[in-house]
Amino acid sequence: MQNRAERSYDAATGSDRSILYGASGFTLHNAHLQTADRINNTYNIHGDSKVIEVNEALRLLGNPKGCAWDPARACLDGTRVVHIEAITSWATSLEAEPTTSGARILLVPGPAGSGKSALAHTICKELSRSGHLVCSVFFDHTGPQPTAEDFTVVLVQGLCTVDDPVKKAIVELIIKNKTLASAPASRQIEDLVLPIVANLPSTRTFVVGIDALDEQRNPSMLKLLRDYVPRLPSTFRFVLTTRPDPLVMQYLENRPHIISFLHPLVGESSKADVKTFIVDRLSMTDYQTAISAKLLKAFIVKSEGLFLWAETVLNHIDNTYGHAEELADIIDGASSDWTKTETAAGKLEKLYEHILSKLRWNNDRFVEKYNIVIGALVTLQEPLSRRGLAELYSPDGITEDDVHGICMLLRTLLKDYSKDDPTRPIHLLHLSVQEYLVQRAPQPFRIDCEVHHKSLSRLCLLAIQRELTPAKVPILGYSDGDWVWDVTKKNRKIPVLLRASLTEPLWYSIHHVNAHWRSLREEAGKEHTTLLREIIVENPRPILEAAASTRSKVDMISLQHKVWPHGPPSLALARRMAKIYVSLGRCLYGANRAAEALPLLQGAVSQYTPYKDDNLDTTAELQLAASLTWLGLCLCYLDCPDDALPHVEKAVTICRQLSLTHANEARVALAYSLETKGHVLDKLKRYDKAYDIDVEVLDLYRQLVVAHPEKFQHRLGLALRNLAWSLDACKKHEEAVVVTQEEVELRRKMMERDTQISGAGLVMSLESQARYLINAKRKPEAVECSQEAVEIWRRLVHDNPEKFNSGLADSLYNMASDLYSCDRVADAIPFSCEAIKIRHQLVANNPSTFEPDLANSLYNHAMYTRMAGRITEVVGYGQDAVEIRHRLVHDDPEKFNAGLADSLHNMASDLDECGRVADAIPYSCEAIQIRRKLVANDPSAFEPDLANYLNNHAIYLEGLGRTEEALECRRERDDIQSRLPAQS
Ligand SMILES: Nc1ncnc2c1ncn2[C@@H]1O[C@H](COP(=O)(O)OP(=O)(O)OP(=O)(O)O)[C@@H](O)[C@H]1O
Repeated sequence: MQNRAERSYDAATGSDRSILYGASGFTLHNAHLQTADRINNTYNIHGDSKVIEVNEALRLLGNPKGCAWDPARACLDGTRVVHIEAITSWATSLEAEPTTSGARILLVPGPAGSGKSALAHTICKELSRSGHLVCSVFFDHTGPQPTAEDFTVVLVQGLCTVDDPVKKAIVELIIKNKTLASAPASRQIEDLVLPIVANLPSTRTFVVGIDALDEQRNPSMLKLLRDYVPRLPSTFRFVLTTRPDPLVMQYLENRPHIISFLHPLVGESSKADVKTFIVDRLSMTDYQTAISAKLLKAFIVKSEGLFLWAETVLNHIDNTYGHAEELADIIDGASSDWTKTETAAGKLEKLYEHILSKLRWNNDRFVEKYNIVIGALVTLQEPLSRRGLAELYSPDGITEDDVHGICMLLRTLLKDYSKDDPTRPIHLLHLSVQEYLVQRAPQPFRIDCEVHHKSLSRLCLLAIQRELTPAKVPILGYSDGDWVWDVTKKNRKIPVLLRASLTEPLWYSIHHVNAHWRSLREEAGKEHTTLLREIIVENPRPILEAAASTRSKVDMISLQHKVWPHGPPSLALARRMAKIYVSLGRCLYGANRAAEALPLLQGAVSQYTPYKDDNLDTTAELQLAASLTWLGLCLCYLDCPDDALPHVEKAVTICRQLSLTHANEARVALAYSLETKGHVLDKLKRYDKAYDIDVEVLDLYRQLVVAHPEKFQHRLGLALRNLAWSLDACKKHEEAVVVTQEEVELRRKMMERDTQISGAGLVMSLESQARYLINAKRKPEAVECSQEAVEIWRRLVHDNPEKFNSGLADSLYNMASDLYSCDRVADAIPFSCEAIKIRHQLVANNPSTFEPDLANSLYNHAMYTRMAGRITEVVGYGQDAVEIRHRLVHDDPEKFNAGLADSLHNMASDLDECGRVADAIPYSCEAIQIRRKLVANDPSAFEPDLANYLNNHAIYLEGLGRTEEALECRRERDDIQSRLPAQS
């Protein structure tokens, strides 16, 4: 029996040993082998002639191509893990959904190049191994493309492998009617598949994999999937990957037997998979080390999670000259090799063109809406939802349906477009799509961005005009009022406007109107400039307030220039604008946003330029002086005292002039402009001059306070503080103490009179006093002042920790330092500890602001514990300070290098002290290295310390027996010392 069976096998399968001879495209290699065993039994039952008939019948079915999964095209291990798991468990689960009775399709739509085929090959591979796959078909096959009939043939062939009764039933049907073997697909389902489904076991699922359905242009395949699949039993599972082509989606979406797969294949969630892929590919190259971590990160970000782009870039740089440089150029959009090469950007663009070419370019309505909607999508500065886009375009008659219609047709070139959620932002698939459409696509696909910038700049202005009103945005008007010219009034607070509190088009318009205007090459038309004039010139307050509140940047001045052809504004309008600019400038300055305040204050001053030779009235002159003063102050804050000085001097001149004729009105303005001049001179280190000014200011405020104590006492306090500061800077420390004492007393009285005053003013004057007392060598008194300051801060923190915690930490830090300078190091430690604790909390919320303070605290604390003899604790604090300062130096070496060098130097010394001299060496080396750099820029400031560092380093080296090196260090030290003046 055995021999006979074997002989029969040879005869039946022919020389290629395939059971399903003539069906070589069939996908189930494992199933072939399994079926071969079973065929032995069949032959025993039917005899040789029957076997030949069976094979003849099966041969009639043919040999479709493009139906085999390919392990070389499968996903890289470790990618698409979630997708594979979700799909295979759905496909193999026997659980039937209660809502449908027949077979179901899992529809996995994904945009172009997102890795659908890779996923399809992987799924088929996995399910073939587990014995669930019946057949597969890949419509993107490079040879002759499979047809619907090819699909039904492989389905029938696959069913033949399930078991012998099924095969027998199928064969009998073919033998009975041979035309069925080449019948249309629907008939094959009807007459070959459906009749045998009752014979199929119900203990497993039968999975069919279909990929690239969108490449199948004949609707007969779509009809099969739509109309015949539900008639198959529920054990059938179809996994279908496709681009969301309009035709495919029209047939399949929203059918009860079709389930949409929810995991996206591009975008944020795919970046990790693309990263794995990139890293794997680079690991096989000999240039991998040339790709820095930063470049790799930029590459991954730029991929936007799109496999095809990443793969095309990798292929391109593999074959280029200067791999890393070319990659950097591609990322920066600066590689002409990339854009001009057929196999690089050209490959992607061919695909985009192929997709676009399938759309309805003869239909004028489509072309018109394509231009508007896709034109908008490629020109927008940030994505909008279809609802937002329709609202923005409502003046041009565009509806949500228009946007939706076009997006549905172009879904393949969008990133995860949501059919159901009109509020989800619409993203183009990838930047390469935008670049193609704007720069290289042929007509009629090409988009002219200039046209769309023009539309969008107009539409943004219309949205602002329509929606930026006090009725719709109630916070508007917060900067309004005459407070702006009154220096004794506090700057108004800027209320925060969150994105959710504005409509999408309004938010967008406030943020991006500028960019659209900037992108216009030609001059805008009359409609545009009229709108711009109304919003930017005639009433700029709402847009400026909204910009400040949403933290967006509106470049008013350059926008104004766009309407200058109408000539400069009248004096009345100029004054109105200047007032608005100064009010917003002050608000921004008060919110520590001086960089944003600056252009407004410059704009305010320049409003008066056309009228500089006219005789302005007193009020206008005073307002100009105030504008100049604020501008000077702002420049001074931004570390540009040289630029500030001329403005402030101009203000002082105007005020002095006016005070001759209008003493009362001009005195306050004069005091304020002089006060600002004092700040500027201090910043310029011209302390003597600043002192003279501060004396004059104090005198003016003393006069002013007589008539209006309530109004001017705070400014009088500030005048005292400024004067004390200048005195201290002029090394007149005792005098500084006296002046600051007057301020302290004034502040105490103010608090007695008005219990609403918080004590924040007093605490600052106490802290200044403590500093001047230290400088005057009156250290114990300084400690008393600091002590009082700490107590006041504690009270303030009790009421409002968020606001005052950082002040308390500073005060504790100073207190510790004062105690240390009084040789009370043990008393200093608890204060220092408390400061560190608070600063750690502050750093957790806002590292960039508070890390430098924390590093200072840790650095000092290490010093205190060292002085207290607690040497084992020291290293930990020192180490923390070094770590933070390393981070700070990374971002701003100029500012933090000296501090890092000190920290490293102390760390080395502490390690040496702990008997860890070998550990000290690298710290000491790094400290010396940084010092050398600092010395190169400023030898006189840094050479003494370098000599000191070298001295210590020599001691460490000697401790390790490295005498030669120690000698070398000492030689360099001596060399430096011989150059230094005697006292150093
Ligand atoms: N998970 C993955 N692991 C490794 N390579 C992948 C993966 N996914 C995609 N690729 C590679 O990225 C490229 C694009 O993938 P694929 O052809 O599968 O995309 P697609 O969505 O089917 O494209 P199209 O829309 O053109 O049909 C292919 O060369 C593929 O090998």
